[in-house]
Amino acid sequence: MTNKLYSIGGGQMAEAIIRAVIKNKVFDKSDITVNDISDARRTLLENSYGIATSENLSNDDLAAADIIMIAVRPQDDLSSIAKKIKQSDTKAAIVSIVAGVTIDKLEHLLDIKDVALARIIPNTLTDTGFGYTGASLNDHIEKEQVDAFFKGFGKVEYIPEELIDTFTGYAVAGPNYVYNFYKDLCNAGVLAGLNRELANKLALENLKGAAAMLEQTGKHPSELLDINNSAGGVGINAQYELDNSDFSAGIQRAVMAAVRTTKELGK
Ligand SMILES: NC(=O)C1=CN([C@@H]2O[C@H](COP(=O)(O)OP(=O)(O)OC[C@H]3O[C@@H](n4cnc5c(N)ncnc54)[C@H](OP(=O)(O)O)[C@@H]3O)[C@@H](O)[C@H]2O)C=CC1
Ligand SMILES: O=C(O)[C@@H]1CCC=N1
Repeated sequence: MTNKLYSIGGGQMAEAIIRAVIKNKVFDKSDITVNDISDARRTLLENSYGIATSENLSNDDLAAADIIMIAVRPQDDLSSIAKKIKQSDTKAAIVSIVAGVTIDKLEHLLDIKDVALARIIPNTLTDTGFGYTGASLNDHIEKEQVDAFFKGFGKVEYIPEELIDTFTGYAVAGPNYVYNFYKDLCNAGVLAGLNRELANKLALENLKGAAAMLEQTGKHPSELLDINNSAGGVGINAQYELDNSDFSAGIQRAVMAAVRTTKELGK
């Protein structure tokens, strides 16, 4: 890809995306510029990736960009950013990664006729090649304008916009649920007397192996549990305690809270 990427906001998520697209050769570092109000972030990005940065939104950079990524937080000054994009006469496709903020709101803020716009929610597993980005496109953008960019930092699922908040709370926050499960499982091993290193190693192996079993067999987890839980045995006794706990509802409440928060952040 010989296009130019201009990111407004150079925080954690923008950095993860930029690191991946450079590594996967979707953009050359010389074709990426980041605008960020934080001196510390600009210095870090310049030193770590050899990309250009700017403190102020530059007309020239906006006009030269093929893709402008809006990567600030929902509570940051989106309307000033949108105003400067409008004033720049850019022809770029605009990609917003801002959680919760709708295409309708972005179109309204940008106020550019027939603006090519994608609202995405990137995953946080960009360094691994795993993890889906959820993407919704407005009526004025072609998938080809952004598809290679999105695939440069993982997998992409194009979804109707009404699903994107759910996608955010369930799939993009998804690794957080798994990290929590892993942490608690490791602690259980330590509680039972294993040293930390061994407990962590065994839990990680089981996490990867169980994921591979689900993928390779295509079986429902209940079928795999039936195989593992012998009559009156170890597994079924552990199962009884899990079934008797808040385990399932706790996970489901956490996902619902994440979806709810995504919707509230965008208002
Ligand atoms: N982190 C994640 O896991 C995910 C994040 N997202 C979305 O990505 C977006 C960014 O999140 P994240 O990277 O974590 O946040 P960060 O706080 O790490 O990054 C935001 C950056 O933007 C800078 N900034 C704020 N206002 C402006 C402005 N007007 N012009 C230029 N730069 C500005 C901030 O500077 P300063 O700190 O000085 O204000 C900061 O460096 C959010 O909208 C979030 O919803 C989406 C998916 C996953
Ligand atoms: O919590 C956050 O801000 C990000 C957005 C989606 C998931 N994590």
